[in-house]
Amino acid sequence: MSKLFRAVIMGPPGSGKGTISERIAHSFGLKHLSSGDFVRENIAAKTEAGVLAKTYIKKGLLVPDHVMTRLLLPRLEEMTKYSWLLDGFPRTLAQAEALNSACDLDVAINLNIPLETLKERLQHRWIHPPSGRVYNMCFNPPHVQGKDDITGEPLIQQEDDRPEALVARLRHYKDVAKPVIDFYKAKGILYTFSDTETDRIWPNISTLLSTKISTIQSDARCASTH
Ligand SMILES: Nc1ncnc2c1ncn2[C@@H]1O[C@H](COP(=O)(O)OP(=O)(O)OP(=O)(O)O)[C@@H](O)[C@H]1O
Ligand SMILES: Nc1nc2c(ncn2[C@H]2C[C@H](O)[C@@H](COP(=O)(O)OP(=O)(O)O)O2)c(=O)[nH]1
Repeated sequence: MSKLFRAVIMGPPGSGKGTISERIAHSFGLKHLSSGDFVRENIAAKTEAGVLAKTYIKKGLLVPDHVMTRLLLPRLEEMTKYSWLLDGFPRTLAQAEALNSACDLDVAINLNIPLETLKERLQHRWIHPPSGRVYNMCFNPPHVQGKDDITGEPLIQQEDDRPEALVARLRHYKDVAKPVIDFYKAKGILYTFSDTETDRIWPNISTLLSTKISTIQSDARCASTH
């Protein structure tokens, strides 16, 4: 049985986490776990964590660490038999330490994208809230403008994707992300990718994961033959 592969992907709003996570899940057969999707599911199900989370999201704030960790860690326990990529968690050092006590990670992917690029992308980002599917009028437009490709339901633009909201979000992101980046750098598993185009970053991420995943599988084969 080959060893499982676990990774997280981090980056500021609009950096391409969701876009790249879908490509990784498709190319490497990893489960794409999105903290945003888990939050939306809990809000829709009106769970205690969901009701609490909604009050923070409405103010454009991050959900408090203890709520987010309580919401997320049980979902990871359902995934003990799968290789996965976690998108959108951890976002703080407390979350990274909570995750570290629950499982070992093989890779932490960090997207370093210029502010102007983020602003440009988010101005054209449209989402289908029930599914979390993401579109961009310049990069991956829907077949029918304003409509989700799968359900035909209306797409919306997120309030806090507006340029004036973005600067504050990015400043907050930088403050809370740096300790997480340093945490994974100290563990020797941080890989940072800087560019303005996902299509240029993707081959480098794909090469890294191909190398890492085949190394893990060959180590597991060696271990099983000894
Ligand atoms: N790890 C987390 N810690 C705290 N809050 C979170 C976390 N993940 C998601 N959330 C909350 O859920 C909301 C929705 O998450 P989601 O990742 O879909 O949106 P987002 O943060 O706007 O993502 P993006 O980086 O694509 O802009 C976030 O705005 C945040 O309030
Ligand atoms: N123009 C352009 N747009 C891109 C590129 N990569 C992703 N996008 C789009 C998709 C989204 O509408 C938006 C942000 O991407 P995302 O995957 O939602 O980012 P994230 O917020 O999950 O980190 O930008 C890209 O390389 N070029």
